[in-house]
Amino acid sequence: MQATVYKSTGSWYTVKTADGETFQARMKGIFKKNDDITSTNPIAVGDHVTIEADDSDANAKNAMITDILPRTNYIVRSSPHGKNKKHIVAANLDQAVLVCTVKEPRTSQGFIDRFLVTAAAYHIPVILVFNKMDIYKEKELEKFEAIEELYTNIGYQVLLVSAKTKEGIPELEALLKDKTTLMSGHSGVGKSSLINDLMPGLDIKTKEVSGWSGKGLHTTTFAEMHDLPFGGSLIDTPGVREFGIVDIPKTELSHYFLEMQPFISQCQFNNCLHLNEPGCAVKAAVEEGIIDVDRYVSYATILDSIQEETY
Ligand SMILES: Nc1nc2c(ncn2[C@@H]2O[C@H](COP(=O)(O)OP(=O)(O)OP(=O)(O)O)[C@@H](O)[C@H]2O)c(=O)[nH]1
Ligand SMILES: [Zn+2]
Repeated sequence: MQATVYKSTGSWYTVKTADGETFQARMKGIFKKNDDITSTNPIAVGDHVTIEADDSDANAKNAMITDILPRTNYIVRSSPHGKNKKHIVAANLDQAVLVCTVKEPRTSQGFIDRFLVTAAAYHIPVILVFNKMDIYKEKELEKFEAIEELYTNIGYQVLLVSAKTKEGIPELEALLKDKTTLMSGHSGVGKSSLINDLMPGLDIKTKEVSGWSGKGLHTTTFAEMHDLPFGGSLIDTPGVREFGIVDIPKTELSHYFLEMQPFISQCQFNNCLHLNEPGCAVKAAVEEGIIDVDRYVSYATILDSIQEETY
């Protein structure tokens, strides 16, 4: 029988079949599939698996996971259990939503760009959702025009919403319909509030942003998939603050800044890092204002954080 992993809490997995039947499942022995990466978790939320029902306990709906089907993609972050280990956050995604806020708490452009790079490296389209639009005064709204223009021109979808007033929620629903979407964002940006709007009745706990740090408190601990009432599913990730940039050599980074792509082949050196090399077409595009300078700063910052010795 085939099923999809909805939740993983260590050695137990909540899986659901296409008929909507839910089982608590465990892995049958240790099997190593998908071993192109060293991960601390062999099965992740979103994985498609084959299961065998385990009838030994008549009071429980238990099953054994016997195989994992190949993944179309997955997203990882570095594992807290070791520098070279990775934790698979979710698999088989159609798209990712990054929930951002300009204040309370502030999502930096560096954080957004880092997320976009990681998603691009895993071939996952991203929708940038700016939440808490109700807290801005008329004058502050101008900056959203610039943000919208910047990312829309690159090719990303940008949506301005408010979980509180429900502004933009129907548009968000339309983008999520019939897709498997990973929802991510800093703690406190309102992911739980948005999920409650999208899935009335689920009632995910939200916590007040603590006054002292302005950061939200972590209320979610495990990644979990939810079926959307209008079709599709949403994967909620536990306070994932940052996806590490993994397995991206320095010379490849610019490929994941989508607006740099057309210029890369025009650089004088084919291994150009677009820093101080002569004849760099990317830098020329920045100087001409074709590539946004803040995006270029994000590029240089991320480039600097990639460990040279790894490659
Ligand atoms: N004004 C306003 N406040 C909001 C909005 N959305 C969420 N909040 C508030 O922001 C705080 C954090 O919201 P949560 O939904 O718990 O945030 P979260 O992203 O799920 O946080 P974690 O569970 O820590 O990852 C709560 O006090 C919410 O009431 C919004 O659209 N407008
Ligand atoms: Zn260059």
